[in-house]
Amino acid sequence: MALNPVLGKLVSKRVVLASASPRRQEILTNVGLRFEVVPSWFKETLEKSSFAAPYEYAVETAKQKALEVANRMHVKHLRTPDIVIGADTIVSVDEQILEKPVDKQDAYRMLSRLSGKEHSVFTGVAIIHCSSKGNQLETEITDFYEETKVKFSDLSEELLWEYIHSGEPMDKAGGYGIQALGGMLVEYVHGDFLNVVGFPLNHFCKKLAELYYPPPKHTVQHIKHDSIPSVDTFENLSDGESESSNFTEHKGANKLDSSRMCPSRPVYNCENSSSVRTGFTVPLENQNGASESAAKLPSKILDLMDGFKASKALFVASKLKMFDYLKTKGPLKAVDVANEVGTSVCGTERLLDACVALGLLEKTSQGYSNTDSANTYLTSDGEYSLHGYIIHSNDHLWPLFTNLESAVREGSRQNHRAFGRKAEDLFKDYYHSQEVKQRFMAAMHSIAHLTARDVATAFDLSQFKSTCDLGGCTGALAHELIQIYPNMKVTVFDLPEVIANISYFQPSEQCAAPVTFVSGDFFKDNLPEADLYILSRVLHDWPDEKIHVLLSKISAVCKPGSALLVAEIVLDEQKTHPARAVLQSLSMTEGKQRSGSEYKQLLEKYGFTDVQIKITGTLLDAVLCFKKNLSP
Ligand SMILES: Cc1cn([C@@H]2O[C@H](COP(=O)(O)OP(=O)(O)OP(=O)(O)O)[C@@H](O)[C@H]2O)c(=O)[nH]c1=O
Repeated sequence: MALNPVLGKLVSKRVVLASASPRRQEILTNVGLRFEVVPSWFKETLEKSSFAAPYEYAVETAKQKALEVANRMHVKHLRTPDIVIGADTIVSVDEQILEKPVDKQDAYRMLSRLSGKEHSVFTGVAIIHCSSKGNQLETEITDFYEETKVKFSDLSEELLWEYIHSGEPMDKAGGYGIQALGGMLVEYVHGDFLNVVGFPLNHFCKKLAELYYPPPKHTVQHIKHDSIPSVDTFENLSDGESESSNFTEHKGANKLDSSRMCPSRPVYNCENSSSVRTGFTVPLENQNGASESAAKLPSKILDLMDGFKASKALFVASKLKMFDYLKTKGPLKAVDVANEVGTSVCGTERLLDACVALGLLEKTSQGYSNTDSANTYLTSDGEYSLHGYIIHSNDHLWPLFTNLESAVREGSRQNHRAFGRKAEDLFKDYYHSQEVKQRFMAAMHSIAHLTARDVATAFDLSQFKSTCDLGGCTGALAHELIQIYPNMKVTVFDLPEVIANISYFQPSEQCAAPVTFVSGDFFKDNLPEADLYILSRVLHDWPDEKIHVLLSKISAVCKPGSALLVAEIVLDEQKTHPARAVLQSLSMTEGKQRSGSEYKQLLEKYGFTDVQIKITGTLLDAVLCFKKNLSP
C-alpha cells in the first residue's frame, strides 16, 4: 500500500491511541495501523478563555489526553508505550467553542447556533514519543491541528428535534456526526472530511513523514501545493533506519506547527517520483518487483482468494515450532531448520520463503530469522504468544471451516463431519484428554492475555474492591486487573478441570496480590461474592436458555450498585462488522454475536442499568452495567 513506508515506521513500535472515540479508532484501523486503545481519563476542563485561539485549546487538550495515558501506562501499568496519540475535536462558531452536548437541550442550543451558517471544525493532535530513562518517563511531543470549514443549511425546528431524538448528537463535538445522519444537514465542506469526523489522517501522515523522513537538503523542492508525497515518493523513500530517519534526530518536535501559517511550505520529493499515472497504464514494477496495475486489479478479492494459503502457512510453521527454533538459534538456513524440525529441505525452504513473503520472517545471506512480531506473538513463549490459539485454529477451527458449505446448507455445526464426533461428545473428550484440555486452555489463555489490558482499562474500575471473573480460565485477565488496580481482590471462578490445570499458565513474576481460584460450574453452583462480575468471551458461546440461567444467577447475587463487565466483540447495529466477529459466527455454535443495543437490551432484562459500551478498536470491546438500586 502506498502509505506503508510512513505507517510502516510504526509497525515495530507499541502504539497507543489515547482515545475512546470509535471514529478515530476506525480511521486508523482502516489504514492498517496496529495500535492499542487506552482511553484517556483527562477531563476536558481547560479554561477556554485562557487560549488565544480555539485551535490552541484543541491542541492542548489533545496533548493532555495523550500525556495522561503515557504517564498512567508508565507508572501504573509498568509498561511504557513507544508512541501515544491523542486528539481532540471541537467546533468553533462565533468565537465560541462547542464540545459534546451534555443533554438534548444542549444539543439543541448547539445545532440551532450552527443552522444556516459556516463554522470551523478543529482537531488538535498530539503524537508523543515516550522512553523510559531510569524510572523516569521521557517524552517528545509533536502537535498540530487541522481546520475544516463546514456550512449547515437552515434547519427547521422539526428537523432539528428529529435529529436530536435520533441520539446521534450526544457523543459528538458540536452535536452532529457528519459521517452519518448529520451529513444531511451539511451544505458544503471545505477541507479534510476526516478531520470533521475526528482525525485528520492526511496531516497525520505528513507529520509522520516529517518526523521519520526529514528532507535531505539536496532533495528539497518547493512545490505549489501542500500535499502528501505521491505514491512513488513513498515507494522510493528508504525504509532503513538511517540516521536521518531517526525520530530523535529531528528537532521539529514540541512546537505548535508553524506550517499552519505557511501553506506553501517545502515538501521534499525525490527527483524521479513525479510520474503522473493515467487510468489505463501498463502495469508498473514497484521497488519490490510487485506488479501494480493502478487499482485495476481487485486486490481485495485476490487477497481473499489466497487468504487460506496464508493462514495455513502460518499454522504449519507454528505447529512445527519454526518460530521457536529461529528465536533461539536464528538466523538459520533452510537446511538447518529442516534438520531441527525433521522436515524435507525443499518443503521447509518453500514454507520459510512464504513466511518471509507474509512478513513473519526476515531473510538475509545468513539465513532466516524472526521479525519482532514473530518473537512476540508466534513463539510459544513470546510475551503475547498466540501460539495456543494458532494451534487451536489449525486443529479445531480449520476442519470445521472446511465443512462450511455443509454448515450453511444445513444450518448446523459440523463437528460430526470434521471430527467424526458430535459437539457434545467432543466436549466429553475435553474432560478426558489431558492433551485436548491443555490445547484448549492454551488457546483461551493466548487471547485472554493479549486482550487483558484492553478489557481491564476500557473503564476505570478502581471503585471496585472485589472482582470475580466467571469462566476466567487461567487467570490472565485477573492478573492484569491486579497489576492495574493493586487494591482489588480478584477471584477466578471456573470448572474444576480447568482450575486443576492452571499452574502452567501462571506468571513467573510476583503480583501485588495473589489471584484466588475457585472451582465451580457457573450454571449450577453458588457464585463467589464480589462488587464486580466479569464475563469475558462467555456470552457469545451459549444459547439463550443458558444465558438466561447465568444472567439470572449473577443478577440475583449482585447487590445494588454492584456491576457486571461483559467483554465481547460488539457488532455494529447492522451486525455486519467487525468482520472477525461475523466470521467467527460461521462456526455455528449455539451462541451468537450481538450488537451494542442487543447487549443493552439483554442486560437490562436482568435488572442491570446504566449500560455503557466501549468499542476499544482492538480484539475485544467492553460493556459495563450496574445492578439497579432498589427503589426507595
Ligand atoms: C464534528 C464531529 C465530531 N465527531 C466526534 O466527536 C467527538 C469529539 O469529542 P472528543 O472529545 O474529541 O473525543 P471523544 O469522543 O470524547 O474521545 P476521546 O479522544 O477519548 O476524548 C469525536 O469522537 C469525534 O469522532 C463525529 O463523530 N463526527 C462529526 O462530524
